[in-house]
Amino acid sequence: MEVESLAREMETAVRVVHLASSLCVKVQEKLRLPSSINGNGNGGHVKSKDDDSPVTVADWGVQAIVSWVLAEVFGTQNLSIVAEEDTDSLSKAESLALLGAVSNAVNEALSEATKYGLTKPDEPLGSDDILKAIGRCNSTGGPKGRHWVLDPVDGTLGFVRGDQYAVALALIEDGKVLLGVLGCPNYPVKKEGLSNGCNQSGAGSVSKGCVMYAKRGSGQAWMQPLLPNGYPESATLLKASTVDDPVLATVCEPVERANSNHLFTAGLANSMGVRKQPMRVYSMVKYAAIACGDAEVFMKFAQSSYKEKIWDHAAGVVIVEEAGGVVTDAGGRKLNFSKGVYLEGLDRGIIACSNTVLHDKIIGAVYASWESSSL
Ligand SMILES: Nc1ncnc2c1ncn2[C@@H]1O[C@H](COP(=O)(O)OS(=O)(=O)O)[C@@H](OP(=O)(O)O)[C@H]1O
Ligand SMILES: [Mg+2]
Ligand SMILES: [Mg+2]
Ligand SMILES: [Mg+2]
Repeated sequence: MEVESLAREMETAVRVVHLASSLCVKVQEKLRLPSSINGNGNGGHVKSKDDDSPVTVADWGVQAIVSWVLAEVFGTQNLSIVAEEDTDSLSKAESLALLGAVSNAVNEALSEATKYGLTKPDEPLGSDDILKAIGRCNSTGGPKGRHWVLDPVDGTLGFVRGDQYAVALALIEDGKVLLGVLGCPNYPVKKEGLSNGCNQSGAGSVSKGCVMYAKRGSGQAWMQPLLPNGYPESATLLKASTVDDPVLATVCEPVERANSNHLFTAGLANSMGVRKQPMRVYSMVKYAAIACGDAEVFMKFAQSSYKEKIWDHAAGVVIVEEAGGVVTDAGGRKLNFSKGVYLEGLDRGIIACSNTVLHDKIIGAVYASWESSSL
């Protein structure tokens, strides 16, 4: 597959992530209103899934929008979308209000589609259209063919807490991630950085929100500002940090102890001479921080019974790699996106680094620390 032939896929993916991010911004604002404190006021709605993780109007709304736009642009015939959410709880009789809130959020966002260079529906989508769009994303991926991979809201916990989260869309073909797009609506972006790369030093005002994207093999990763009202004119090249001394490195990791072993990563960082406190941040924003030079390392060591899903990593991996970084499991092997929904065969954990020198040091430190750890 030639990289050039992905122009339409990339353009559609970037534009729909902008549109989807605008939906998230609005829903998160509603959630933060005092009357939404129980999660149900003003159309915010937070539900618990079977594993007790949260899901919101934004998760379903983004999945519906991305699915609807991809179907409009590429047709439904060979469209394969692997995504996190399903319609099980949304289609229950008692979920009418919830479905109505999703419907409102989706139609409000889609009414602005032309501002993002996308086609809007002739008339507002009905509940059935929305359930169909969400339900269509039930592919399980695999080793052959093209599959879109979507995490509509990654870091939903961060999202409901008014903190960081990401909209993550990737395209894999024959098990390889061809392109990735990350919408990071709350990510702080240095303004001077937007013209010269966001790792530029010096004090300056900070604006909020960006979309990052990269195409496999291009050697380039890009960032656009997230504008409140439409598609931006400009994009800036991203460059991962060249810092290879652990003493100077910023290490990021998941916020929740349940999602990554903080004790192990603290011991590992200590053994390498890392001095800075870990940057704990929700979602794939951790990959974004590496890609734009705000951090050097992202480590995640989940419990051994937990299987990582492809939508939690695909977009972030290609963006970090094209920005100059490297992502592997703790054994130093590339992540395998060809086995379906899960990253099968993952060796212990995930290590994303801004450069190979630092990455080699961390892999070495994992080997040294593992035996003495309690994992
Ligand atoms: N037990 C366990 N261990 C490891 N990972 C898990 C686990 N449970 C869930 N998940 C997945 O973690 C995704 C959120 O990752 P984060 O890095 O944002 O974690 S944290 O909230 O900052 O702790 C989260 O993504 P979202 O559901 O999209 O938010 C999950 O896919
Ligand atoms: Mg996720
Ligand atoms: Mg999610
Ligand atoms: Mg989730």
